[in-house]
Amino acid sequence: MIEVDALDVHYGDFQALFGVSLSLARGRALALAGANGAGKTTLLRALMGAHLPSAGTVRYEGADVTALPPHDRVRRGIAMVPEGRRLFPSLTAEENIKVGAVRAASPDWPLARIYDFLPLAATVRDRRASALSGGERQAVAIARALASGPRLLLLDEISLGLAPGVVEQVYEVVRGLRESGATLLIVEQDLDRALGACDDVVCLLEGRVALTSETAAASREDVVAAYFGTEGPHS
Ligand SMILES: Nc1ncnc2c1ncn2[C@@H]1O[C@H](COP(=O)(O)OP(=O)(O)OP(=O)(O)O)[C@@H](O)[C@H]1O
Repeated sequence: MIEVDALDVHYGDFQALFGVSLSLARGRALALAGANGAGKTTLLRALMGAHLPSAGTVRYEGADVTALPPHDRVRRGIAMVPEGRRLFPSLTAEENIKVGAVRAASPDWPLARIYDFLPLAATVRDRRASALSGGERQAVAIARALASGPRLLLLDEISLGLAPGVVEQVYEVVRGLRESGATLLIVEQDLDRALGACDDVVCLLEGRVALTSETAAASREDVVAAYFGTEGPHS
């Protein structure tokens, strides 16, 4: 579904990603792990077209989308739930969700289906985003991404700052998304969560891929070693 080959990304003179390659097949979930500053958000932004790479290619459903602007990627079925949720604070939850539908790739997620799937978003639909709790914001941010009818969802730091019970609810939603056939790329600091919820794991270390594996084939020690850049038991 998505194939990233030898991606370099710079911020001015600073290089954030070095030759990053990964691939993700349709219907699978990939956990993108790595310490603060490893380049996870930068990679998602490059996949979304929010920051263009200086070298390398991104292929999506067989087409080269490396230079496409974000709205064209949304139309092709890629959506992102950004870290920090990034809702419009003065709009209601429902108005925020409708923003996601403006350039929808498919009519697969009408409001009624979204509210069925995310009852929490339905409960707060008429409240301003500025008045929502962290968990409610996360639900609305996921709802907004779904409104664009995505086939590939990029989820950044999905459990950051949420209470444990709310994290559990968010992962219920992730399981539901998987059952709906979506392909997922999830940035998650909590390794156990990431490994438990995903088929594949890629670990970034200082802008480089330090580990690529199916989660079933990677030991927790291997992933921790790649995460911190220490010697793993099999290296
Ligand atoms: N707009 C920017 N301008 C300059 N450097 C940036 C910018 N955004 C990120 N960086 C740098 O790029 C590197 C990768 O950052 P990125 O946010 O992608 O990491 P991350 O793995 O998502 O970390 P975190 O978990 O802290 O979000 C870091 O060294 C960061 O300081």
